[in-house]
Amino acid sequence: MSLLITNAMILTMTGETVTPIHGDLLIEGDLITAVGEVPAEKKAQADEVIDAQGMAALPGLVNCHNHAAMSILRGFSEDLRLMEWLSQKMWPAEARMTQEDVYLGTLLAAAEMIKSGTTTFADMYVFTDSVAQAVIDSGMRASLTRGMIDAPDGQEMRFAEARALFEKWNGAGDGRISVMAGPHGPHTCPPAFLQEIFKLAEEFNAPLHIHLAETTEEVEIIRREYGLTPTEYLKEVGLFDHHVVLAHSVHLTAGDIEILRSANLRGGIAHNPVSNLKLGCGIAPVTSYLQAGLTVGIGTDGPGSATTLDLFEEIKAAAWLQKVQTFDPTALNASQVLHMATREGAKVLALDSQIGTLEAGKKADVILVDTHAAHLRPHHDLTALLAYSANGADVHTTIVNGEVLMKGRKLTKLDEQALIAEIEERAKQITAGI
Ligand SMILES: CSC[C@H]1O[C@@H](n2cnc3c(O)ncnc32)[C@H](O)[C@@H]1O
Ligand SMILES: [Zn+2]
Repeated sequence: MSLLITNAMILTMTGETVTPIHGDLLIEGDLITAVGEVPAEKKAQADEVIDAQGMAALPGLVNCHNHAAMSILRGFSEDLRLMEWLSQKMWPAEARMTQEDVYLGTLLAAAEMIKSGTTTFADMYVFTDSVAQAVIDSGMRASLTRGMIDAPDGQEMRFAEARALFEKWNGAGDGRISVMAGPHGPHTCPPAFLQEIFKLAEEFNAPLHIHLAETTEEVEIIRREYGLTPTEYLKEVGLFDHHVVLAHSVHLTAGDIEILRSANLRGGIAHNPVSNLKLGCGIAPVTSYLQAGLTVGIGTDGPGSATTLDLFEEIKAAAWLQKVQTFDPTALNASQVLHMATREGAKVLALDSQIGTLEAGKKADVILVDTHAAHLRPHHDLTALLAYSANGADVHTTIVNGEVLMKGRKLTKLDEQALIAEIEERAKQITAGI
């Protein structure tokens, strides 16, 4: 099957800065095969044509940190500190969630992500068979982890599930699913437990995904326990010898940044600006990370702490926060922040050989953003409009691996209304009395 997109304003996201080009894009099977100019005979043979007049074509957005199934808990508990929110609300509610709840919650999150232009997400959760099945059924691309928290009971079961995720799902869905090892965080993973997880990652030659220095409370817990910063602690146990996704990384010292720089860190930071704002965690020093040569992508965190899974909201928040933190409106410009949400995010997830840019040979993960609306006119600077003025509802078409998952804002594989109805019922039962 081939799909021709014509008359688009194409942002390939390949260069240092973003320079839109006007032209066509050809998808054959799951690959992009031509960008800008498409040979006339190929155009004539296309099975399907989308006229993208007035639309911007971008690589699908990459959400570098999520707990997607928590969509079922959205809005259930608000305005609490992270530790309280987790231990008194989220964890008791999660203890009631079934495999089916995780499947439905992940599907609902997938519907929201597809509708707002995200094509790939990195997830950390439990009941990972259900998460993976939802990824298969939604058509999205995902990097999955079984979140690992040290606890007295059930350790064998957790490791068995993490192993099964690798064995059963790595590469599934025509390569749409990749798997990482997922230690939850420095304060929930003591050294011996982390070492066991590293062994698993090494066995499958896989990256790791972990929360890091999200709150000052976490920094204080690790200082009391080990006399180290969370980053120093993770260095001591050997985490930075691996490709790693460091979610949050809000409270890193200059010394911590130097540790990551001198480790020639493979992977990078998953910055979650809206979750950090809402939970009152602080502002991650993204500008310093970029100056140190670190790779930074963008995530939402779970829909329990993120307000929505719309990465366009995160793109704006990321830019605003750096500008206000540094008192410098040139900090984190539109081109940089759009790169973070696409190409750089793909690097953080070790998926940059497949996705993140629009180039012949890359997997066909493409979004079309309709720029006809009043808030996206006139077109003085398309890059700035997309970074600062667009939102998820402007996404017209979402394509993953060459398959159209949304066209004209209609989902092609998921029944959004049926999902919502089912989730409403389950959400009430899960949260009753907590
Ligand atoms: C064991 S699976 C992952 C685990 O993480 C919890 N979680 C959700 N949001 C956050 C956050 O912002 N920081 C740390 N942990 C978080 C989620 O509830 C799952 O239990
Ligand atoms: Zn998280």
